[in-house]
Amino acid sequence: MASEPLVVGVDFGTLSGRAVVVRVRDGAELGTAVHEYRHGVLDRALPDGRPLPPDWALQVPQDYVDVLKNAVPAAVAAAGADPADVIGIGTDFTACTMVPVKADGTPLNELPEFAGEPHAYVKLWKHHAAQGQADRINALAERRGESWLPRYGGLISSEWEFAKGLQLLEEAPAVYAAMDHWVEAADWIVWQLSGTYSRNACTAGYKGIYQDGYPSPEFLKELNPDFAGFVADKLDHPLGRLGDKAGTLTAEAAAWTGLPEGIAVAVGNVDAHVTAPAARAVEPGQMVAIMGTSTCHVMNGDVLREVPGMCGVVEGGIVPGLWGYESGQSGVGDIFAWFVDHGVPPEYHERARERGISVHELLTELAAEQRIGEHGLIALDWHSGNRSVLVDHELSGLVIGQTLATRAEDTYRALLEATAYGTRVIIDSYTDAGVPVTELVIAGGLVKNALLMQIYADVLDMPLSVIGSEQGPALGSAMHAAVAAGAYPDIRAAAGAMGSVERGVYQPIPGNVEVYERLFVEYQELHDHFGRGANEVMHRLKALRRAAKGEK
Ligand SMILES: Nc1ncnc2c1ncn2[C@@H]1O[C@H](COP(=O)(O)OP(=O)(O)O)[C@@H](O)[C@H]1O
Ligand SMILES: O=C(CO)[C@@H](O)[C@@H](O)COP(=O)(O)O
Repeated sequence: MASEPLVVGVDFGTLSGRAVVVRVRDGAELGTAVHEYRHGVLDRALPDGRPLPPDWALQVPQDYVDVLKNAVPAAVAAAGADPADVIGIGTDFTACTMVPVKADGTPLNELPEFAGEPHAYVKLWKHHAAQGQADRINALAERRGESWLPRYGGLISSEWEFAKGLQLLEEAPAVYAAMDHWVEAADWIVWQLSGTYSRNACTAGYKGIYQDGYPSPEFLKELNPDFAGFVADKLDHPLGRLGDKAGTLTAEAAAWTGLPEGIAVAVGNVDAHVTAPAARAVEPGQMVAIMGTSTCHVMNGDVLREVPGMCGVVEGGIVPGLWGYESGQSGVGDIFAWFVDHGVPPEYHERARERGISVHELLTELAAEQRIGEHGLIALDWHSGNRSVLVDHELSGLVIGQTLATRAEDTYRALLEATAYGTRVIIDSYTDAGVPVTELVIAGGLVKNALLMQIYADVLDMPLSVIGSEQGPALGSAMHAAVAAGAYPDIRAAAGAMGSVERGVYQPIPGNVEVYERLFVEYQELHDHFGRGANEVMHRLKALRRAAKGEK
């Protein structure tokens, strides 16, 4: 292979990290490799067996470094590339995955005195145990009329930096006191690569409530007097713009990755947001849905509007010069996986095994044989709470319409449909707020499920475009590496040369659209009934569960 400049992108997902080697000239993906996190998600117990309460989700930072040590060299080898041709590395992470660290970046769980302390571990994005703190943040912000609240659709999520930080303070004051920085894993990994702590503007804006400044010390003091210094003491740090160079690869990280010391390391970024340029969706109205464990919806706009229940709007949050909007569904593939693991009888598993396909594929095949509405079910997709538009992680899942004739494929199909209705609620909220969605581009692992895609096209009554890459986030990260290395002047230019999309791959089918329109009306009724206060049964059940388990 003739020598050409290459870049490496690394996508840190919920369960694994994926590296891809990309040609700078045209975005060709030459080699890729995945490394599963050894500890996965700690949602039941710490590595030493100490049990965790419900709604907790922790990780072990060393697992991220193992991705650098394993997936990066494996991707370079798979590409048959000469590491000397690599001019930069870029990374993206799940967002608001938070690492408590000492001043030198050492995670607190690596200190012997905190090894058995849950709060010293990484709080993964889907750690949902800070809902109480989020509720207090929201109530106080509303009462004080905080100007930043509408930028987050009127509600701050329990997934975010302030709710998780306040939980840390209130439940483990000693850990909070020992922590020098409360760091996004997106920035921690860049710190490991470059030796420099650079806080990326994307997570600071969306997850760290940074809008022309952070929430004031007075606000924080009212939440909890000991929280007054949270921003100044634990959070605040110079911001790095997306596509900037955070620093250069250290000798240690060069040894881990096999890449040349001194190459550009891009400022950290978020899995969802880097995917927009990878899908060439950098113009206003082009929404990208990154569908996997969860779904993130990101879109640029040329106007600032307050969209109810959005995760946030940040200037330059996706590409410089435009308002970047984000919404999301906390559970999508996760819900399908839960059903496969806990709701599907053994004979289906057996059949799938015999045929050498996954249970997802088997259920999808069976569900595809049905006419719309045939299963007689409607589900609410809140098994992991609701991130948009209700922003409430105390909500839970529901399937209505079950009878003795209901089969696993019926419920599976109802769950697929429920997530499509959830997306429709989000898209409608943008349109109603004056930021219309003109195109939906699908990225992420779920794109492979053609039935799911057709359901989305029909429920949304919208053609679906599909990203040209199977590793959208990793490609997007590689593009940011190319910009950081100076190969392109900005991310738009890199998107034009290196991104790819196939337009109109799934078209709505008029007869289907009509039936789904009727079913969506039913979904919306259930959505508002259980989600907007008419019936608080989901909250009461969670409270009962907590009481039964002897928790606060
Ligand atoms: N054929 C399928 N149909 C629907 N969902 C699937 C299928 N295969 C896997 N999944 C779900 O996809 C999710 C993984 O998506 P992926 O994009 O690979 O991961 P991540 O979001 O962690 O990057 C899992 O939650 C899994 O349950
Ligand atoms: O929260 C965000 C983006 O803001 C995501 O990082 C989070 O939903 C995780 O996404 P995945 O489902 O792991 O791809």
